[in-house]
Amino acid sequence: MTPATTEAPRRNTPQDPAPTPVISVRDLWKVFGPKADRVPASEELRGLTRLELLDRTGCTAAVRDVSFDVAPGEVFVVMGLSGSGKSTLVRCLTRLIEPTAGEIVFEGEDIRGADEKRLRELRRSKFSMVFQHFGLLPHRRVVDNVAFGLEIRGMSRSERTRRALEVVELVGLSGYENSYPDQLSGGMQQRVGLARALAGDPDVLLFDEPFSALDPLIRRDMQNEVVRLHREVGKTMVFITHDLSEALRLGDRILIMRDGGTVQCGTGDELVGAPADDYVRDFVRDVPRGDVLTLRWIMRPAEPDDPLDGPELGPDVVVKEATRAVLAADRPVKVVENGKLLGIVGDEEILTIVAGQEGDA
Ligand SMILES: Nc1ncnc2c1ncn2[C@@H]1O[C@H](COP(=O)(O)OP(=O)(O)OP(=O)(O)O)[C@@H](O)[C@H]1O
Repeated sequence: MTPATTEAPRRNTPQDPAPTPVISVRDLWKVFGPKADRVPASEELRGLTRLELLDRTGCTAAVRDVSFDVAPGEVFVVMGLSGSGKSTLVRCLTRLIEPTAGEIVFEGEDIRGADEKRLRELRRSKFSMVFQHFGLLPHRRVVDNVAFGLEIRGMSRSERTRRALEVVELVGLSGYENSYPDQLSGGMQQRVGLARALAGDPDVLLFDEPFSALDPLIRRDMQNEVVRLHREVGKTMVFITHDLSEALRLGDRILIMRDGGTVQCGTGDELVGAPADDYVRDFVRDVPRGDVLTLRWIMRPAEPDDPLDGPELGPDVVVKEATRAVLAADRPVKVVENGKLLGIVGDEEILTIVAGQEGDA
């Protein structure tokens, strides 16, 4: 599918208009194995598949030649099947895993050039990580678990307790401040993990499959929680998942990885509307298209005999949200941006998408 416009489809994401990225990654490689450095340096070895490379050199290219930018306030999702390189990629960002080649710039600073002391500072104050396994200290109450990072930073007891109570409330755990982790459900423990990550007021939150151990309903709750927190605190987030619906729910943009490389990076509607290859097409096949595609994807140019006195909607309205208005109007809906008519949408365009959805179900 191509968008019904010559311009690339765009949503009003936080990177609009493009500000300086918080994180900028260029040509990043992480190769595990003997003499790993030679792999990104050799045109020939770079071109091998993961299996061929392993065969020839004994090395695994966990991340191969990945580049992307994360904008301030963006939720950037890294998605892929098990073994595609997601965790390695995200750990390379803070050099928890040492990259083999490439560039990582964080707020203008070359991360690969940072010494150990600077890295510790950055990890303590600028980044926070939330893992699948919460890593809570069992003998500490919720409030003390949340305050733990602040204690390490040397914050006074009264100040860190005040801050911890603030974020405990923010993540919806008021009333449980004095509980111990084993008195809490999995979802609540993950809220403590979230609160702990937020306590230090980092610039970037990194999530490594934080909800994959939770049952589906709690998982959905936690996803909503992340959306709400993001709205309230506006932090830049990098979120790893292997679950497409989670990626679509949370991500402003999604990077799809396969065998260490990038298959496609784009907004949810770009992945669903214009999958880069069969791999992505397969991934998004069951996504209800009306939930993701926007009017920009389904509008058609106005013909001379089309009535142009119908209602107006913006191009970034999701089809599902426009369905009622389009079907109720006895004139095609005009898709208008900044006063300019981009196209029109009538019952037919809407029904094609909705019917397609029913066909897929
Ligand atoms: N320390 C290591 N030594 C050798 N190979 C490794 C190492 N860590 C990861 N790998 C390999 O790198 C590849 C990517 O692993 P990674 O854990 O980043 O993938 P992932 O997408 O996060 O997978 P999962 O969803 O299962 O966590 C895999 O083939 C893995 O076996």
